[in-house]
Amino acid sequence: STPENDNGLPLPQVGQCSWSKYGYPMPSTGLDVCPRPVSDLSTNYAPWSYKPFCIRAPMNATVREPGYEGSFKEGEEDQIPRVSAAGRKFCVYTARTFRGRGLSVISTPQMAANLVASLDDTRVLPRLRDHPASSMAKRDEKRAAGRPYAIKNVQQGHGKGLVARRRVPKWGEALIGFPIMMARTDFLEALPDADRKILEDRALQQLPVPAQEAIMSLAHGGVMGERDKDFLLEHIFRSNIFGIEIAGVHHFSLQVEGSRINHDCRPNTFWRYSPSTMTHEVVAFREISIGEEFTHSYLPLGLPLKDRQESIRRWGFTCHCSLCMAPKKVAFSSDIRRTRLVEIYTTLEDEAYEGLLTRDKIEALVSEMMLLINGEDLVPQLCEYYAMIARAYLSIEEFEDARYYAQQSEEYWIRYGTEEHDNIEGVRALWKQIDDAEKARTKRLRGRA
Ligand SMILES: C[S@@+](CC[C@H](N)C(=O)[O-])C[C@H]1O[C@@H](n2cnc3c(N)ncnc32)[C@H](O)[C@@H]1O
Repeated sequence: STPENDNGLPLPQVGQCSWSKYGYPMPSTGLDVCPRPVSDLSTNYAPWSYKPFCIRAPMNATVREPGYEGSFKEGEEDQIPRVSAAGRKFCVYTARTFRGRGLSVISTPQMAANLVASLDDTRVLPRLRDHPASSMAKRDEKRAAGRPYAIKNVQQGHGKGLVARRRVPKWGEALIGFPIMMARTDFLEALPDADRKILEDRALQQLPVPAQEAIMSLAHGGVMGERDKDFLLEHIFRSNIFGIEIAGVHHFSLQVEGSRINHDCRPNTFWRYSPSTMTHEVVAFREISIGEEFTHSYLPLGLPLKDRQESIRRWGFTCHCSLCMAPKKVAFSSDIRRTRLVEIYTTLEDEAYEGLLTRDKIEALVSEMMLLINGEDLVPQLCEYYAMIARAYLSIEEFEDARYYAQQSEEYWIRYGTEEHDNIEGVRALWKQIDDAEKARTKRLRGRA
């Protein structure tokens, strides 16, 4: 079996690098060493286009504890645990030719080292590179003609949006894009205003002019105060970012075309991100017809109206999607279904823990769950719900069913999140739990015999 570190994660193997969560494959440049973290002190900073420019966080700098970077409830900011970021070095890295457009990254040297292998354009599969939906294929006119989306003014108050130029089948790609700017999320808290501005201006100016223009064209939407004008890039980040992880550390990523997709609480597309190629795919949940707007959810799926409204306010706007604008009766019955779904999940979780489940009870809850999921268009949540059902069957030692649902959960994770999805550890842990429990039972039965 694979050796593990203290956190139960596999140790890097030969040919992998230690500063990635899962170990890192070798860069395809043929180097037989791991990419070195480079900073302003390095003389050789290839493959980056410029010598990194770095600023250290002050000694009193604190940032949110990892895991709390994303969401928090209004007025609860004080309760978020913080950790020191004293002296953390943030640098600007730019790869001017990345995917034909350019990429600037504001992050720490180790995180930037994790990106080195994925900078290589030849890593992008031809299926994604040459797809008419791909921003890499944009210079080929024939492909541009087959592009599934157009950026257009959409409904009043929503600004621009992405609209289907042709039918997109279920699971078809609406858009394939790459980041243009990335930043380690905690840099926003660790550095004082003046230092952030220096890094942000530099990250922008080091990009080719068309990339700079593409970014600045995103300064839309939301209310722009005086401060936003001074920190235009941060204003853009706030209304356009997409959260990703680099080696398990939270970053945000700006993607030019993808940023035009408006929010809907019942979206018709979802995002799939591959860290090893830095590819963002926007994939259709269902068939989308010509002229229909592509939408995705900026929030976790499945929240009831009040929670959605509260969360979307943090994005600086009020949601006008059809579910939020629906008559009270419709919104109310949707909320009832969503609340019941969470209740079922919690019942399975609690009763599995307490050993209270029976096969009949699990089956009844699962069939109710499936009706609710389909009724509310929450199919992607099956990644997690299937894993919960697997754990429920595990709790009554029904290993065959547990494996069936673990398998389903894994397939959904891959379908909705690629082979490199965020829950690789969760899936591994579930399989191990099932194997261990079965072995324990066999041993127990042998002991009795
Ligand atoms: C990531 S951008 C989407 C693209 C944007 N419409 C544009 O013109 O570039 C997010 C902004 O779009 C608008 N928006 C997106 N979804 C919306 C919705 N469901 N209801 C109202 N406004 C929305 C808001 O102004 C929000 O700040």
